[in-house]
Parts: sequence; structure tokens; C-alpha cells
Amino acid sequence: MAASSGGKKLLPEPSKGTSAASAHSSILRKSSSEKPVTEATGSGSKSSRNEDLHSVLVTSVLNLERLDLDLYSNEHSNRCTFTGTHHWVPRSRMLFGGQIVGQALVAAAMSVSENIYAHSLHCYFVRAGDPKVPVLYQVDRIRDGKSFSVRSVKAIQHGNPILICQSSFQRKMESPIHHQFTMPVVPSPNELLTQEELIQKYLRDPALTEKYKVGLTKLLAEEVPIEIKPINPPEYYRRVALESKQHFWVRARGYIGEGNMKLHCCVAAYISDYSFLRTALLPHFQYKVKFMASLDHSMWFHAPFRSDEWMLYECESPWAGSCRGLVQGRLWKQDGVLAVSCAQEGVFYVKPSAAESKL
Ligand SMILES: CC(=O)CC(=O)SCCNC(=O)CCNC(=O)[C@H](O)C(C)(C)COP(=O)(O)OP(=O)(O)OC[C@H]1O[C@@H](n2cnc3c(N)ncnc32)[C@H](O)[C@@H]1OP(=O)(O)O
Repeated sequence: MAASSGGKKLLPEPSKGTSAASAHSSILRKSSSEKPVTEATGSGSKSSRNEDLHSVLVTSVLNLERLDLDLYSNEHSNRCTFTGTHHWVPRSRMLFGGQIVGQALVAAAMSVSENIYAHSLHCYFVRAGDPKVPVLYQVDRIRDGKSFSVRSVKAIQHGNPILICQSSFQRKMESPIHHQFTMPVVPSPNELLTQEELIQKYLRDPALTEKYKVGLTKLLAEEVPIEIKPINPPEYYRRVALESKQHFWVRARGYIGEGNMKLHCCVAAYISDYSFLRTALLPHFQYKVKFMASLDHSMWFHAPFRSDEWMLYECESPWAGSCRGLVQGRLWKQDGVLAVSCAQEGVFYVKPSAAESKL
């Protein structure tokens, strides 16, 4: 059964004979502003990989199973893909960090009341996740104050923590003190190609070497439940030192709807770890990564947003050294509101790369 907190379902409980998706759309339809999901939403870039219109992030990846009070598992709620337990696993064969953070936030959110919302989280990835087994999420209710509630979640596999995540939730509060940076000026999403369309463009280059054709084809086949439109993507074959900054539009693949902010924060947690750490590698094209992993991940949620609508991810890496790199990111809504800030440090072990061209 899908998890719920104090009667409110963060995610729908699929009743007998209905898939989570249809149970989810019936819950969506009940909320006033939701239209029935009958047509593909968003730009025409929806790829055929969307088996249904609802985002697999909501119907599957973030739909945890409640085993007991404050104890959840992702075992039965993820559709069988690579190993039957996790929807998408990066080629590093470590569980995707964003998946573990997103699922940990779902577990924490199940233990707080309806009228308080996630405003920050801080995690350490302490062991690599094993893609062959499910993950247990154990929630510790640290404190419930008048305005703030704090939770600590341990993601556990083989009896050991793989992630420790502290998150804090706040009751809605107004304040006369408010400011934000100004959103960067960039091309809008409908002026840009998706990552898939860019890869198909590179693959049409007759001069591309077979090795890179194989790598790009593998990338194209991955079922990443996130849509991305890079801004000023470096020519795939150019080997030059780039500034440690990148911008791309990003959103969950599929439809989520207004839903509730807790759900969109969990989806944003998943999304925020994708293609984030590589920002620190952009200036260092002359090195090849032997091992790379996120060490920690922090997020601050500033304003309501929709994780299934395009948001601009502004990423920069101010520092790298001692086999580590720091990246910082801001997720902007298309109307210029700063919705989320993120930060993460990662570990890199590299070796000089052969100077072969991709052409
Ligand atoms: C980039 C992404 O893909 C984003 C992600 O989602 S990554 C997924 C989320 N992050 C994680 O899963 C990280 C989880 N944490 C960990 O695995 C561990 O805490 C840690 C690896 C970061 C540090 O642990 P540690 O015990 O100090 O490991 P460490 O000594 O660094 O060695 C780890 C591996 O790095 C490699 N390594 C270590 N030193 C190296 C060196 N000098 N040169 C090359 N490789 C080296 C080795 O493969 C080593 O594994 P083995 O010893 O088993 O061969």
C-alpha cells in the first residue's frame, strides 16, 4: 500500500485493479484546478518513452510502500526495469543519488502534518547504493515545534546506512523581508533542442568515431525520467577548457499536475542531482574520470513551483581540489521566481585522458 501521513496521501494508494497512475489521476482530478489527463502535456517534445502520461517519478519511483510507522521501502513501488527494483540506474552502477534523496524526503514528508512544507534538506551519501536490492527508509521524528518540524531519515541497504538525510519543514509564514537575485537571461525552452534531439544531431555527423557513436546511442537508450534542454551545449567533439558553469532547462518527464508541494519538492530532489556534479569537470577536459560520486547534497526550497514544468537550472562550480569539487545550483521558474537552491560536493579520481578526437 502506498504511504500516507495522518490520513493525507502524499501519493495515491492504488485501489484493487487500478494502476497507481489511474488512482493518481483520480486524486488529481479531485483537486479543483486539475484537468483530466487526456492529452500529452507540455511541448510536443514528449518522447514515445512515456508509457503513460503520468510521470513515472510519481507513479513509481517516489511511490514508497509503508512497512510500519516511519518505515518505508521502495521494493514494490518501482516498476521492473534494470534490476526490477530501481527505475533508472546510472552507468556507474551506484544507485542514483537523486533517487535516494527524493525517496528519503518522501519518507520524511509522510511523518509531518499536511500544513507544513519542506524548506531545506542536508544529506550525506555514506555508502554506494546497491541497484540489485531495494532500499529501506527509517524516519526519526527529531522535533515538532510551533512553526518548524525536523526529521532525520536513514536510507538502509544490507543493514547499513547508504544515506543520512536531515530535513526541515515549516508552517506557511508571511514576512515583509523578501529579496532574490535576478534570473539569468537565456533562450526559452521552446527555442532549444532536448538532450535526445542534440544526441540525434551528433549521431548524424558522419565524421563521428564509432566509439562515440556507441556511447551516445547508449545514452539515448537510458530511461532517465527527466527532460533536459541544454543552453549553449559545448560541441560534443570539442575538447576545450570550459568555464565551470552550465545552464539547462529541466523538468520531470510526464505529467504531475498541481498536486501538492511536498510531492514537487521530492521530484525536484530527484531532478537536482542529475548532471549537477559534472559542472566541476567542465574546465578539466584533459582528464578522464576513473571514479566520481556525490559526497553530500543540500537543498533549500524558497517558493512554490511545478517540477513537471520547465525550470532553469543555473549550475556553477566555484572550487575544486583535493579530489573534491563543489557545485552550487539555482532552479528558476520561467516567471523569474527563484524556486530552489542546491549545493553538493563530490569526489573525483581522474587520470590524464588520451587526446583522441571524437571525430
Ligand atoms: C556523479 C553521480 O553519478 C552522482 C551520483 O548519483 S553518485 C551516487 C551518490 N553517491 C554515492 O553513492 C557515494 C556513496 N559514498 C561512498 O561510496 C563512499 O563514502 C566514498 C567512496 C565516497 C568514500 O568512501 P571511502 O571508503 O573513503 O572510499 P575510497 O577510499 O575513496 O575508495 C572508493 C573507491 O574510489 C576508488 N578510488 C579510491 N582512491 C582512488 C584513487 N586514488 N584513484 C582511483 N580510484 C580511487 C576505488 O574504486 C575505491 O573503491 P575500492 O576501494 O572498493 O576499489
